[in-house]
Amino acid sequence: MLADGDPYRYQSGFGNHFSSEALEGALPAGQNTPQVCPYGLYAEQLSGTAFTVGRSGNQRSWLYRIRPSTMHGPVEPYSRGAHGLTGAFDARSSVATPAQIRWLPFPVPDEGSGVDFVDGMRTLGGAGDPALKNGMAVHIYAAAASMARRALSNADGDLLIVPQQGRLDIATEFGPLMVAPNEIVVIQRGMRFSVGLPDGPSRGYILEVFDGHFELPDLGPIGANGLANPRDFQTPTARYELTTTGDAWEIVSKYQGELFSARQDHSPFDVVAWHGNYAPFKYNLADFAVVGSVSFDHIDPSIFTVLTCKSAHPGTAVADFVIFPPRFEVQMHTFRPPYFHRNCMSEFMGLICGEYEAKKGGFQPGGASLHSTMAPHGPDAKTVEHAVSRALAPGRVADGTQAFMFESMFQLRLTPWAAEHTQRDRDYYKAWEAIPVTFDPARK
Ligand SMILES: O=C(O)Cc1cc(O)ccc1O
Ligand SMILES: [Fe+2]
Repeated sequence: MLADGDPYRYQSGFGNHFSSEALEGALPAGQNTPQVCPYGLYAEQLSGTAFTVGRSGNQRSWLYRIRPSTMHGPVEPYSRGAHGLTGAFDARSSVATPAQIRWLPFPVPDEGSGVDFVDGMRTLGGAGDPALKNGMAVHIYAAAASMARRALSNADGDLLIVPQQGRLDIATEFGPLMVAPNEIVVIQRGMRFSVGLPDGPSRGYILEVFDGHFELPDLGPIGANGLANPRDFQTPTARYELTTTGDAWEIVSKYQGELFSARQDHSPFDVVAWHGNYAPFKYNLADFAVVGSVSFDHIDPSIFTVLTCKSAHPGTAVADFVIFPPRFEVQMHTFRPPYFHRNCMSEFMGLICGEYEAKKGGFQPGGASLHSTMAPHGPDAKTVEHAVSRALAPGRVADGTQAFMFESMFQLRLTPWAAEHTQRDRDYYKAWEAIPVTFDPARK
């Protein structure tokens, strides 16, 4: 039985202390753990940080639910056997390569294949080890079926999901979210969620951080506004399913990169009310207020940071989520495309739609590239040719396009699946082969 009301009502704001009731009065007044909760609900805390983390960084929510989340059968190995996920990135699980890497679009399974979000997730690469809360991973998902009475809970890290094809209709313990391509959703550690695919075959990218949480970047001299504005983030409102018929549900847990299954006879989405600041959220990339150079020179892409997961090193991210949105470009006497670059950080890129400003062909929606630490990269030969010969009138760049980058302080290793994938573009190095030598000591 579903509670009444519009399923997709959101609360606005980033990092707020939210509260939401699907039944009026379901949140206890004045305390978190009354002897008996309103409506006979059970109180359960979900901690996103250690109890003792300072107030400014502490994250937790209180969930008031029909049954505690403890009520499930034995935890067993994953019921469907093999899966495509990797936890710790070491020499046994993954390969190291300093080469520039590119993949053509990852194939999407056919309608009728039955592959859901869990079975369609594949790890491309990463660094570190979730057991040590140190590192990150990049996954793609390619799926065709909705998760049917299955929920996933990830103990390893927070997931930032970037749909590229098809909407995601996500049930969570905090309420439902509908997430379309050009939007992103963050589902933090420990939250049970189930992904429906209303548009059939679907594909996208996932950034997982093994420690910390995503936050808005500081704005420094930009001031109090701009880039991703806090009010544009949307967190769901409570909605519950009361199971009366003894449904068969499977709770899939990702723990240290392994999957496990537990059965239960009721929906995990039985939270009638919740309050707190540890909750999933979505964000529309079209809401990003782009800032850039209005005089000359190419500004570093950190100016396009949507969210960052900070490390202990000031200014150095476990991972930044950066976008390359449509905008005006007006710089004079400037080589306008992304510059040639070797970076102490690793740059994983994907394309949601359109054509990325540094590549004319080869980098396609649903494909990806990886320039890990110090891998030389930059505009391809055709982009260079155009950039040095064009008239520099003010104009638009990237209309109809959305590329993004997961930029990380870690050196990424590739899973064998990613390294040996048939979609790996073995000729990627040729993107720069035809750049002409124009050096002439007699010309200035
Ligand atoms: O295309 C890339 O690799 C990302 C990138 C974009 C940019 O505008 C400047 C530097 C950079 O690495
Ligand atoms: Fe770069």
